[in-house]
Amino acid sequence: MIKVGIVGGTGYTGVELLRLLAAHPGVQLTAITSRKEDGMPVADMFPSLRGHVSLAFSSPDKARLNECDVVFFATPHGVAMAQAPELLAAGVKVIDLAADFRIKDPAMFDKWYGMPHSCLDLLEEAVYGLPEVNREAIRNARLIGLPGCYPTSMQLGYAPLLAQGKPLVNESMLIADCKSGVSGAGRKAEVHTLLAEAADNFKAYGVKGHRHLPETTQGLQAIAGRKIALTFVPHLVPMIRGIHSTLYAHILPEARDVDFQALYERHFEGEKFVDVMPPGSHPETRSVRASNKLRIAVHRPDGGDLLVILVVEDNLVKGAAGQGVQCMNIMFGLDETTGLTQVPVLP
Ligand SMILES: NC(=O)C1=CN([C@@H]2O[C@H](COP(=O)(O)OP(=O)(O)OC[C@H]3O[C@@H](n4cnc5c(N)ncnc54)[C@H](OP(=O)(O)O)[C@@H]3O)[C@@H](O)[C@H]2O)C=CC1
Ligand SMILES: CC(=O)N[C@@H](CCC(=O)OP(=O)(O)O)C(=O)O
Repeated sequence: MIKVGIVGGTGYTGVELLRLLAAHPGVQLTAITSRKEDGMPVADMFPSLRGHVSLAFSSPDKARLNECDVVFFATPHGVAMAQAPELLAAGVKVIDLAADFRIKDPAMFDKWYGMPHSCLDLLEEAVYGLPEVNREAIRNARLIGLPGCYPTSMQLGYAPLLAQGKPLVNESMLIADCKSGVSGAGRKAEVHTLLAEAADNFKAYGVKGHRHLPETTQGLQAIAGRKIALTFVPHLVPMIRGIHSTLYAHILPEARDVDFQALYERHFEGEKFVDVMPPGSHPETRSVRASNKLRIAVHRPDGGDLLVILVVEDNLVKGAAGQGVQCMNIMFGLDETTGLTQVPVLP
């Protein structure tokens, strides 16, 4: 059994990790931290876990994390990079759900996260945890920086277009119009996620610049092997879980005859967590709710030169905790789908 620790067990991605790992046949939950709730049984805070998780929270200093095989950090940015060196030195693998190990350029990290990076050698070593792009590197990694929720949808949505030897679309004018439910903002109390602010309302934010832009640009450029330019506009929508990304790309004249549906189907053939839907589909966020699936539909309105790619995922699962478990399965030589075969929840 893989001994798993979770730092930040009281947040939304932490409790999502608990939900997934409690049903994972190859895992023994060993430590779950909370700075404020030391000693409280996990199931007292989250009754949904009664009968599934018998552990109590422990404060991070008492959690004996170095006795685990792998530790997930479901914490704000900056926490994992302070603790990862000691854990790795003790032979523990680390999977960070925050952004500490996503952006490779330390100056860029400082600019967007407002803090200098404290372990540059580990930043270089860390593997970006997007299995459909980086599977082989993940297999041998001891430190994973998991992608952000929006970046997962944008990178997998654009990957088949950019992974070709020559450009098929105008790669200097990619446009991503993305919407997220409020759980993307975490469980902490903030005015903009109050019911009276977020319900019955719909707004864009971060248009001037959002920290997921440099991360996604870095990822798309790695996929393409060329420079790309992306405009990313996130929106907050009145739902709890889910991301819906509408991605636009202008087809180049020399690619007009490409069968893009077939291109996407080929690219993701055999991928257990990416579903390329039949032509004409409109995927809904609820078709992936609480599951690790990401669904994609490829459209070419009126047969013209604009591609419209629709992508849905659950921000807490494929956008965070599920993707973390997927990486863990790969790192420990398990079937990638172990513990991740949940059918989405309707309605
Ligand atoms: N929500 C989402 O959809 C996604 C989130 N992420 C990223 O995952 C991380 C967690 O997000 P989320 O679960 O939403 O956040 P929450 O705000 O819901 O939870 C944060 C958790 O971190 C703990 N924590 C806070 N500060 C510290 C600290 N200094 N040391 C140890 N533990 C600490 C808190 O526990 P306590 O106060 O009890 O100690 C809490 O359990 C973030 O970095 C986020 O950006 C990534 C993708 C998607
Ligand atoms: C709706 C909402 O607020 N979403 C968050 C992003 C989600 C996320 O957790 O991403 P990171 O891991 O990079 O922080 C935001 O836009 O800041």
